[in-house]
Amino acid sequence: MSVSQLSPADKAKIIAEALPYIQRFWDKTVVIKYGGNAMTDPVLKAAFARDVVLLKLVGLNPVVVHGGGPQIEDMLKRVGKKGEFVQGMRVTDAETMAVVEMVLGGQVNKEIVNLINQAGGKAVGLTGKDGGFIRARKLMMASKEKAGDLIDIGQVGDIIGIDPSLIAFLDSGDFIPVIAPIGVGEAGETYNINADVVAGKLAEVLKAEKLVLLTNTPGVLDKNGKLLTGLTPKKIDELVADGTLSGGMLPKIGSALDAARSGVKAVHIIDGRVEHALLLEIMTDQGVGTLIKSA
Ligand SMILES: Nc1ncnc2c1ncn2[C@@H]1O[C@H](COP(=O)(O)OP(=O)(O)O)[C@@H](O)[C@H]1O
Ligand SMILES: CC(=O)N[C@@H](CCC(=O)OP(=O)(O)O)C(=O)O
Repeated sequence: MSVSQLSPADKAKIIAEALPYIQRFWDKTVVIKYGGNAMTDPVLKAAFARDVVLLKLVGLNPVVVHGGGPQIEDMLKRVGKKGEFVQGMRVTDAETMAVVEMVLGGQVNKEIVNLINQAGGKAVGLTGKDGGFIRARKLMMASKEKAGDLIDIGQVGDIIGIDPSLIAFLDSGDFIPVIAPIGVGEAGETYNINADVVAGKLAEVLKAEKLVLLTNTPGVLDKNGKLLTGLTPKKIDELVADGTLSGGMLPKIGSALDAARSGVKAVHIIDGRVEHALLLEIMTDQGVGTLIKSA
């Protein structure tokens, strides 16, 4: 049944159901990670932007962090390069960094800003270079094959600190921050940071009530492709060890767990391909996906 087929009384009931959620989340920060894989369909993108505006209008402080892995991949292909990943992180040489900054900080960021503004919000696009608010240093990745070995994956950033004041300033106005996962080093150098890592750290620093990671799967799946609705640290360790979690899910789950352990009350990985997934998760008891528990 579509919404237009509902009786006026049923429509009113659905809207009234949101009241306890609006009361609970009023003036609370919700960090939303919008994954590059979830932002493919124009109808879904417009619905996402409307959801973000609605959350802002009913009194929450939504903060959007976006990815753009597939969009970077498309651009790399056009310049004759192929992306390479180590444990879910893109190997980033200087040429790749230039493409990443252009695609994330320019194309993808401004598209989301524009969509939110079209839906009636006031979005402001930022990278970590703005106000120097995401400080990073070069990440050296621990090898899985040889304990103690470190792998150099180029200009990939490890977050040193996030200054929450710029975001708080935007929140306190009517603005909705839209953040591209790019950090800045001490000497002004540019770092590519996985968007899940930025979202997790930001949720922690902003003392967010919720972190919602929108991706292109129903949530975390087990070996048979069945949805795991709740995950403890012990279960996550098992899933990593037996290879059930791989690729982009590795930094995602690591960041989700770090955020949950650092006091973010609810961390969810949900299916961004479901229309209005964000509203369903935050404003109803129909929350779908995987909840990450801290213990
Ligand atoms: N156990 C798992 N459950 C769900 N997805 C998984 C799992 N292991 C690996 N993945 C992969 O992780 C991907 C999501 O991460 P990623 O590609 O980085 O997307 P996003 O753009 O949302 O960050 C899924 O599309 C899937 O291919
Ligand atoms: C270091 C690293 O891997 N950076 C990511 C940043 C974008 C991202 O995280 O995009 P998704 O959320 O769509 O995967 C990259 O270059 O692809």
